[in-house]
Amino acid sequence: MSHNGAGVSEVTVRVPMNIALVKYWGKRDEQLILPLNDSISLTVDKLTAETTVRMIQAVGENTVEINGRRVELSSNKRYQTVFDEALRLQRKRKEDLNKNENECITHHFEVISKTNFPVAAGLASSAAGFAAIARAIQKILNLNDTQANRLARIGSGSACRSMFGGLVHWKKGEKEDGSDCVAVRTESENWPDLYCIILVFNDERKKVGSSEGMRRTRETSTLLKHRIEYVVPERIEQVKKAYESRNFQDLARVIMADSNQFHAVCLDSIPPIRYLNESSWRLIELVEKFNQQEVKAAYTFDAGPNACVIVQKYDVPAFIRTLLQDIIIPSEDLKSVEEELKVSFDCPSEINSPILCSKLIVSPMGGGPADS
Ligand SMILES: Nc1ncnc2c1ncn2[C@@H]1O[C@H](COP(=O)(O)OP(=O)(O)OP(=O)(O)O)[C@@H](O)[C@H]1O
Ligand SMILES: C[C@@](O)(CCOP(=O)(O)OP(=O)(O)O)CC(=O)O
Repeated sequence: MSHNGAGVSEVTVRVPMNIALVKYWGKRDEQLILPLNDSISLTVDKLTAETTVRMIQAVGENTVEINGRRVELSSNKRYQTVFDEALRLQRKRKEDLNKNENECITHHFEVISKTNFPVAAGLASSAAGFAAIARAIQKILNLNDTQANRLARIGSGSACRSMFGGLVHWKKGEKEDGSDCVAVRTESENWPDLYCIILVFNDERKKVGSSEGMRRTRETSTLLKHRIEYVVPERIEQVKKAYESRNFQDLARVIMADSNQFHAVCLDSIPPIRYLNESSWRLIELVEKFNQQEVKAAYTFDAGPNACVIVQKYDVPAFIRTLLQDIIIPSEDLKSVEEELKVSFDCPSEINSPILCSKLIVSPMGGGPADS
């Protein structure tokens, strides 16, 4: 961390996104971002937000810049909530230390973040982004992990899971003030052989954002109630057990089942929410084929069509080879052929389309944040 004489503290951190193996979907409190169910995740170490936070002791405007673009803070209140909470924690600490500073010191924040993956495409950019802000503020203000967790969570729920490496369990908690709603690193040693292959099929902003989608599901889905009560608690335990005992097959089965159920509750909402597209389904079929003899890969999808396939390190080349058999036609070319068929031949596009993938990333998992 650097300080300068003019009351500026500055920290830069690099924090990875995370992928839930058992998904968070639905809030019991929208303001505090308290979830309806526990979730469990691993970080995707190559997809990161590198963020510099400056806390400046002067009157001024808070600013956030992501990938060179200024964020309009009036249309996204979550940053302000995070900054206000940070200042509240700072005041509290001073009170606890009995520092009765009579003068009212004002501060503001400047955030500059760079991500190496598309923002708002269902690739958990908000998770990496808010976790990075929280982590940097934690270092500036010397906060404990619970306080930093809360900061990340009120920015974006899933962000609190990006604060650690290893297998991370976000507990929904019971209390109304959210004090028992925290993400913790489980006791299991990290499993460094787990890799993920991210396939970006569409990097446009999703039509139904997570907040709106969760609200709709909570208000209308009957399947969600069943999921929260009877399915998730058992799956959390199954994931922990499979991870601890390095049982890939058991782990993979739970991951796929939970991704499927998450998308099923989205479809069970009114109006229904559809995040998967044709390419996502082709990928699911491909993984099923790859797993025919033995379960060696697990797909999982967040709130978008892009896939995350988890495999063990030694299966990465075989899985990529299988993928390449299907990724033949670049998406632009396929689109124009389909269009040509429709327009020139009045023939609806019946192409047995290969997987259309604009980006393929292979990444180790579970490494957690890095401070610089
Ligand atoms: N690096 C970053 N730093 C700070 N905020 C970020 C960063 N990247 C993304 N965000 C915030 O997150 C928002 C995108 O969040 P959103 O929940 O819509 O998408 P997502 O995180 O890709 O998907 P999901 O949360 O459903 O997995 C952006 O509009 C921006 O406000
Ligand atoms: C499908 C998910 O990725 C949903 C993530 O939702 P967010 O954490 O983005 O939602 P907010 O709390 O409203 O910011 C599943 C998951 O990551 O567990």
